[in-house]
Amino acid sequence: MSNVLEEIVAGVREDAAAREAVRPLAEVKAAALAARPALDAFAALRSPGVGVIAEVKRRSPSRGELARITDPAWLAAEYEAGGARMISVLTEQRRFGGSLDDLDAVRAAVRIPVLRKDFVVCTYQVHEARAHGADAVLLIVAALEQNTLIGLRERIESLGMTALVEAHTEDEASRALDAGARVIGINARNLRTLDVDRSTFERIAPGLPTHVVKVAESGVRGPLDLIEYAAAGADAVLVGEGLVTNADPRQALAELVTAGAHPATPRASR
Ligand SMILES: O=C(O)c1ccccc1NCC(=O)[C@H](O)[C@H](O)COP(=O)(O)O
Repeated sequence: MSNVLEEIVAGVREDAAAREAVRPLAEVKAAALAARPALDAFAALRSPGVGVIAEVKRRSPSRGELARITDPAWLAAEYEAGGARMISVLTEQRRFGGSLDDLDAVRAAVRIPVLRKDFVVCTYQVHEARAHGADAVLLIVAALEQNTLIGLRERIESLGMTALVEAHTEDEASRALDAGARVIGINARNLRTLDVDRSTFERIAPGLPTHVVKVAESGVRGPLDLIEYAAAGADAVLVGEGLVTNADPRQALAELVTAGAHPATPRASR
C-alpha cells in the first residue's frame, strides 16, 4: 500500500469504529434491509454511449480545496439534469471533506444510481452504504487483501448493490477479475505520487474481458479526455475535479455526455 493510502485507510478505520460504537452493526444491518431496494447501477453503466459518473468532491490529497459545496443535493440534481449515469459521493471525511450526510442528501435528490466512494475496508461500511441508500460501492484493490476483497464484493452484491472494483496496475486488474468483479475502474491517479497519467487506462483496459464494464477514473477535464478514454475502450468515465470546479456543472456534464454519445465513439450504438 502507498503511504497516502495507508494514512487514509488508518483514519477511515478509526472513524468507522467510532461510528460503530454509536450505532452497532446489527442496527445498521436492519436499516440496510429496510432501505428501498438498490437501483441497478450495472445496467445503467452498460447502456449505450460512454456514461459519465459525476462526483461530489470537495477536496483531495492531491489538489487541496477544490470547491465549496454547500448544497450537495443541488449539485447532484444539476448532474442528473446534465445527463449523468450515476452520482459518486465521496464520503471520506478527513482528506476529502465528505460524509454520510452528503450521501443521504444526494440519494434524496436524484433518481439515478448513487455510488458510495470511500476507502471501504470492512463489512460495517458496506451495510452502512446500503442503509444510506447507496446503489454501488467502491472497492480499491490496493487497500485490500484478496480474501477481504472477495468477501466485500460478495457482501455488496448480496445486498443488491454493484461493486466498482478499482485497479491501478495490471496485477491489481487481474486480482479484481479473480475476485469476480463485473465492473472494474482503472484509476489513472498513481497513489504514490498522486500524478494522473491517462495512458494507464489504455495500457490496462484492453486486457480485460469484454463482459466487464470498464470505467476510466480521474483526469477528465473536458470532452477530449473522454473521447481519448472512449477510444481506449471505456464504457464510462468518473469525473470529479473537472465538474466541481466548473461554474456551470450541468453544462460541463452535458458536454461530456454529448461527446460520449457521439456516433464516432466506439460504444455509441452498442
Ligand atoms: O483525488 C485525489 O487526490 C486522490 C488521492 C488519493 C486517493 C484517491 C484520490 N482520488 C479519488 C478518485 O479516484 C477521484 O476522486 C476520481 O477518480 C475523480 O478524479 P478527478 O476527476 O481527477 O477529480
